[in-house]
Amino acid sequence: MGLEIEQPCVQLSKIAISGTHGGDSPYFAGWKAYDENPYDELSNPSGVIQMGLAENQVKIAMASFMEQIRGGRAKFDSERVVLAAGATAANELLTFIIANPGDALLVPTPYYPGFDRDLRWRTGVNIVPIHCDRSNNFQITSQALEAAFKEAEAMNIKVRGVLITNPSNPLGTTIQRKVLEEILDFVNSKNIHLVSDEIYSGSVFSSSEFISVAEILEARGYKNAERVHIVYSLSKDLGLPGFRVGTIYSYNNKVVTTARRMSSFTLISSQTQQLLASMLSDKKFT
Ligand SMILES: C[S@@+](CC[C@H](N)C(=O)[O-])C[C@H]1O[C@@H](n2cnc3c(N)ncnc32)[C@H](O)[C@@H]1O
Repeated sequence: MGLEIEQPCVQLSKIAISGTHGGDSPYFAGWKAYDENPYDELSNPSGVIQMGLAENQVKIAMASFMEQIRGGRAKFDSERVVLAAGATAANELLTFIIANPGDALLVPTPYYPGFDRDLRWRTGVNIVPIHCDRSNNFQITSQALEAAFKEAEAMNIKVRGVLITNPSNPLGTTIQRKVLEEILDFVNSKNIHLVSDEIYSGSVFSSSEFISVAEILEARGYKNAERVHIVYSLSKDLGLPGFRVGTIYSYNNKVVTTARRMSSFTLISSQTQQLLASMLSDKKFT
């Protein structure tokens, strides 16, 4: 990967670490040959050409678009971009990777009601709410995080992560820097994951109104970044829900590999990828 990040110890699900994907079977020989020796016009002209994918161009264009909508304040490495058919698929895929059936994710209230399906239904994972209220404009507090964690523990449920939506759906508010710092400190102290659903990151009046967790990680020199994953999609910011283009951006190498393998079930067609690569590279359009 272009962006090297220390990978210490946050746990992944049984699916993520199981060997049953069959990556060593001859079926994957072609993919393996490409992964080990990818063609590059200048640096590796005798490498293997992957004829089935326009994916690399889209990943590069997506990483650059994600930087652009954050006002250039955070860097994105295209090798950490995994494409999936929309944010719905991306959120479910990540849940499969970080939690086992019966485990929980802590989610601040009020949240997008679709999460009750996306995060729970097929994964068997629970949502334990982090109760937020209007007295402080629904900001997430350390006390509310701790209380949700304790509530899960009291029910004998293992907490695997916190999932925030920033900017928030349904509130339309953004999370303050200080609060993001507290959430990061919380997930570090519990050794759990943080999923930041930033599907509305480009739908703010000015890019300075929104602070991405990516900016905080960069400021922290990517310490403990391996537990953080960003979900993004073009459905809202570019008004392209029917294109089914979502992405997982993970700072965890194993999550990137597993998500890429799992994304076979929710791929974006090559034709859509081709079109997107040219749309996103057109600076007048974006
Ligand atoms: C038609 S709905 C959901 C579409 C979804 N693909 C489905 O199959 O159910 C679209 C609305 O869901 C919400 N939504 C979808 N994905 C979201 C996400 N990842 N985070 C927050 N809100 C989301 C937004 O309110 C959006 O306007």
